[in-house]
Amino acid sequence: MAELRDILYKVSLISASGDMTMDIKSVCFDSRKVEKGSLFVAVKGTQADGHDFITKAVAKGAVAIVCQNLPEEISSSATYVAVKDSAAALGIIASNFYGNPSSKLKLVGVTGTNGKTTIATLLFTLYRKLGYAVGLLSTVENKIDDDIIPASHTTPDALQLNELLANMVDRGCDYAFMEVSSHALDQSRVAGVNFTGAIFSNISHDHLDYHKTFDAYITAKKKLFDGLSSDAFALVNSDDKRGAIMLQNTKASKQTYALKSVADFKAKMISNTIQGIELEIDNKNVWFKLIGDFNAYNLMAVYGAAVLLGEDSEDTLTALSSLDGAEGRFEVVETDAKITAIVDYAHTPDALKNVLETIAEFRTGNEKVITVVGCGGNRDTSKRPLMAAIACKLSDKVVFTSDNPRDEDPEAIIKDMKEGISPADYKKTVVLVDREEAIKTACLLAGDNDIILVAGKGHEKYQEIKGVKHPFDDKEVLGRMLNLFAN
Ligand SMILES: CC(=O)N[C@H]1[C@@H](OP(=O)(O)OP(=O)(O)OC[C@H]2O[C@@H](n3ccc(=O)[nH]c3=O)[C@H](O)[C@@H]2O)O[C@H](CO)[C@@H](O)[C@@H]1O[C@H](C)C(=O)N[C@@H](C)C(=O)N[C@H](CCC(=O)O)C(=O)O
Ligand SMILES: Nc1ncnc2c1ncn2[C@@H]1O[C@H](COP(=O)(O)OP(=O)(O)OP(=O)(O)O)[C@@H](O)[C@H]1O
Ligand SMILES: N[C@H](CCC[C@H](N)C(=O)O)C(=O)O
Ligand SMILES: [Mg+2]
Repeated sequence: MAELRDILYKVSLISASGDMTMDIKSVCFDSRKVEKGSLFVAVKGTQADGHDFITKAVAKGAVAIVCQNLPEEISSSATYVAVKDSAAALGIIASNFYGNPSSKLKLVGVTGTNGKTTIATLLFTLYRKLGYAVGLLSTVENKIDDDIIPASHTTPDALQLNELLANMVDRGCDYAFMEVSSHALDQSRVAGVNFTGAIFSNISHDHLDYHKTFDAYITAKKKLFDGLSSDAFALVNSDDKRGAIMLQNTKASKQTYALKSVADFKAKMISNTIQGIELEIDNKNVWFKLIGDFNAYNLMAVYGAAVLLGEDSEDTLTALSSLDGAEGRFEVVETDAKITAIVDYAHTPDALKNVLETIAEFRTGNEKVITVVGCGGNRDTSKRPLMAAIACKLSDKVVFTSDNPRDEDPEAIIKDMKEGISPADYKKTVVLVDREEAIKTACLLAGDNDIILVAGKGHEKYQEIKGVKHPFDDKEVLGRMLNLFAN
């Protein structure tokens, strides 16, 4: 419970009418969740406009309304506040309502097309290992120390986010690490959040269904850096040409990491095997358990952030060297079969290319690489043919299947994918819409020493079909099939 005028602190108001000292019991941006004494923030969305639900919210007991356009029908029982941008106002309001938790933590946000979960999770496990109380907000799960709080989004909405951060503060966390998706930035879910630092991993093709143009996608990511304060750090991958764009207008201390270009935190790849990678960092050779070139970048982002947060460089590298990667990211599934089985969350063209190129580096050339891949429904359709082409180019056999079809027809998604295949590659491909059948087929096609990659769903434990999440786990199915055929 807090006074309305305190909750509105730092929100730039256009107009306000009514009592500003009343107590607010809860803040909502969904009229269906309004209760007596709520403040309702009307936000324009992709499907609906919260302004259409103001009357409903007041009828359900909302005592204050924050909106961009005042409604024609004004009730004497509520205070009406007009703002320029209600999504941004919601972020600041949520932060005020929960006692500005982000300013009581050292909070680092990670953005980029690929690598956010890996970097945020590695930072979390590193800081746990170094002995701190830590919070994590990620695609896979949210965590406060060892307690898991399920995650529905990569970045929660402003209210859930600030509530989670407040719980971290209450539990005595010193640090928190979070993924900041481009959707979250565009929708101002992190408005009002105080970041100690921000990391940019890379940018490549994804989410053009939502952002429409690549420029708009870059601009959304840049918002994270534009909002940093002068005492924060902005750490970017300078091997990605958009790293410099992220730093263009930031007030924060500009920091870079890289493998190829000049950077504040620089590594050189010494060896890269299926057991792990060896990097030369600050004239020392360090071994890591993570696999693939791209993980060298993720590790350098984590190392750079830890040093910028004040950790000792050697202690950091020693602790990092013992860490495993995030669940479902280049995860090798152990089975009785003489087959290398890998589950990976690659669901963008760039990620799929990286994973298959990493596999190509380990293979002798005598074994087959069999890839099982699909694309998500209700998501960027333009990545479908690109992912199919990459899968065919870098594999000996490709089984096309369903990912999360959501509201789309899985056959239509596969048809879109197949547009990307050259006639010569057609003979490499098989289609099995049922994902379990597809994985089974890959296992039947594989002989000793072959490599199977099941891409796209990583840690996910479900398959989303027409609004229903059916239990499904790539690792479990792959392990079960391979053991079945091996025995
Ligand atoms: C496309 C998208 O991002 N949508 C998010 C957005 O919903 P929306 O804009 O569609 O909302 P809407 O249905 O149009 O409603 C507009 C407003 O009217 C209100 N409303 C609506 C109906 C009603 O009866 N009463 C009412 O008040 C709604 O509460 C809302 O405030 O805001 C909602 C609340 O924060 C999110 O839950 C929702 O995420 C949807 C479910 C989603 O699937 N999002 C994905 C794409 C996403 O955000 N992904 C990123 C990760 C991407 C990556 O991998 O990089 C993530 O951060 O998870
Ligand atoms: N630094 C990187 N550069 C390119 N590809 C990467 C990188 N790190 C991971 N990947 C690939 O991208 C996949 C997704 O990685 P991760 O989950 O860490 O990214 P993310 O940014 O959190 O993705 P999402 O936006 O879906 O949450 C991995 O399974 C791997 O295939
Ligand atoms: N955070 C990403 C995850 C995609 C995972 C993939 N399995 C799919 O469903 O497309 C998204 O919501 O677009
Ligand atoms: Mg993620």
